[in-house]
Order: sequence, then structure tokens, then C-alpha cells
Amino acid sequence: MLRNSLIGSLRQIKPILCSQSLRSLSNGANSGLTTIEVDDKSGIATLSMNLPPVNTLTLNLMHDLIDSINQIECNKSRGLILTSSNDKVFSAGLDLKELYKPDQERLKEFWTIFQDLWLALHLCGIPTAAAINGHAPAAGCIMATACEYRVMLPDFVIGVHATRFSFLVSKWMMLSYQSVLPRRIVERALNQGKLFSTQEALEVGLIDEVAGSKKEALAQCAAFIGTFDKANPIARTLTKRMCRDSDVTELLRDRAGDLRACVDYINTPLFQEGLSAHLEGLKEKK
Ligand SMILES: CCCCCCCC/C=C\C/C=C/C(=O)SCCNC(=O)CCNC(=O)[C@H](O)C(C)(C)COP(=O)(O)OP(=O)(O)OC[C@H]1O[C@@H](n2cnc3c(N)ncnc32)[C@H](O)[C@@H]1OP(=O)(O)O
Repeated sequence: MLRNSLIGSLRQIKPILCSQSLRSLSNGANSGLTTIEVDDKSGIATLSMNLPPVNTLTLNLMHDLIDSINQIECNKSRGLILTSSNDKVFSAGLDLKELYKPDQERLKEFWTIFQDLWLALHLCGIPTAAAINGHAPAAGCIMATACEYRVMLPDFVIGVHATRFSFLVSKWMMLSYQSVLPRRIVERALNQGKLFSTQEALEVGLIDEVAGSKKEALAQCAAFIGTFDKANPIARTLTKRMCRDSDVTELLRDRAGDLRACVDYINTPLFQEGLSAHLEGLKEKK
């Protein structure tokens, strides 16, 4: 909804066509892999990913996330906090099984919805924060960096470790990382395939705060969202979009080209062999 109107004109404010009332958030036609809770006092919506065991970004979870983000925006919540119902994993990133020997049409659909999810989070008109209450590797980290603020619990890891198993990332994913971290740190971390511990992530600025518990993390995210109380919401939204314009345009100017490059790369023996070894490694861990 909002995202689609932005594709036409990034600088325009979407007319609010949504008619649901603030407290009547339901998960409508989605698969129920996300839940939305709106705090009565603050009006802030907490969006939880709920796909056991590790919130892998499957087609259905990504669909539900986009649907939920749209609902939260349409219901004029004051802000959105993204978190997980799992107490060890925020999100394990893209569902690796979708990338292994993929059906070509399904792979195109999968990558397109991943692009859509990134756009939905990146362009969300209301303030966004991530309460990272577990590990956040790869696309889990990219989702967190698409939010405006990150609070993380101790003893977990976050980062884009794609090169460890011969994956590349698209430029828009790198830009998302780079919107939070200095370029030299991103270059090094991406090339190393580095996963940062919570403490390291705080030190480099990948996260903004550490919290002692999920409850505290949610409270810290809510406090961040409260810092915009004096800003006019429309001016804030326009300013956010202006700040993010170049990163978003990088994807929008050639979405089809990005899709082609990704599909081509995923089909290479280099990628498939690296992925196969990675999947074996995950099995052998047990
Ligand atoms: C020119 C441009 C080219 C661009 C080309 C683009 C190509 C795409 C490439 C890049 C983008 C990639 C983005 C990604 O997000 S890829 C996903 C990367 N994620 C990971 O590697 C995470 C792997 N998982 C883990 O490290 C751990 O699971 C954990 C730390 C998240 C949690 O550990 P733990 O609690 O111990 O759980 P388990 O490891 O036991 O896992 C439980 C269960 O879940 C399975 N699983 C875990 N992660 C994934 C996953 N990402 N996809 C699918 N399945 C996953 C795991 O195998 C276990 O399964 P089980 O044995 O059947 O129980």
C-alpha cells in the first residue's frame, strides 16, 4: 500500500485510505506467522515474528511481515517495534532451503518478496525500531538495519556472514548495512563474513543500545519512538524518505536487473556448493 504509492513518487505523502480503527488490528488474510500488539497507552505497535524454530524468512513469513507493516501504518500507530517470539533467535535470515536447487519461478517470487519486505521496512512512514532478542544473522541483520533504531540483548550475534559460504549480497543490502555503519567497517565486515557479538555491535554502532531483557529492550525502543513526539508526523515521514531516497532508488531503478543477477548467481555451482556445505554444517552441529 504505502510502499506501492512511494514507488510512483518517493516524496509524496500517501493519502490515508485505511479505515480500520487503531485497536482493531487483526492478521486478516495472512498465515498467522506474525502477531501485532498495540500498547493502549503509547499507541506503539509491537510486531513479532513467530515462525519456529528460528524465524527463517520463508515466502509466508515475508508475506505476513509486509501485510503487518501495512496494517500498522494504516492504523496510524505511533511507531513500530520489530521483534521475535523466540527467545534465542530474532531471525535466521532467508530460508536457505528456498535457495538450494530452487524451482526457478518460485525463486523469482522469493527474491521479489524479499525486495518488497526491505522496501516496506525501509519506507515505513512511522518510526521503527528493532528489539533484537536473539541471533540476527544475514537477512535478520538486514531487516534490523532497515529500522531506525536497534536494541539488542547480550550474548547473541548479528551481521552479514554471506562470504563464509560463497554468497554475495545485492548492492541495496550493502547500502542498508552502510546506512548504519561506516563504509570501511562494512567493507571489512562483509569481506570477512563477520558476525558481531552484542558488545562488538554496540562498539561499532551496529546497534544503539544493549538491554538486560526483552521487556527492557521493548521499553528502550518505545523511548526512542517517543523522541519524535515534537516532530510533525508528515514532516518527519517526508524527511525520513528524503534521507533514505538514494538507497531506495538504488533498488527501485532496476528491480528486474537485481532479480536477474540474484537468480543467475544463486544458480551457479559456486553458490550451490557453498550452500550445500553450509546446510550440512547446520545439520552436523547437532
Ligand atoms: C550480483 C548480486 C548477487 C546477489 C546474490 C544473492 C544471493 C543470496 C545471498 C545472500 C543473501 C543471503 C541472505 C540470507 O539471509 S541467507 C541465510 C543465512 N543465515 C544463516 O546462515 C543462519 C543459519 N542458522 C544459524 O546459524 C543458526 O540456526 C542460528 C544461530 C540462527 C540458531 O541456532 P540454533 O538455535 O542452535 O538453531 P539450529 O541451528 O539448530 O536451527 C534449527 C533448525 O533450523 C534450521 N535453520 C537454521 N537457519 C536456517 C536458515 N537460514 N534456513 C533454513 N533452515 C535454517 C536448522 O538447519 C535446523 O533445522 P533442523 O536440523 O531440521 O532442526
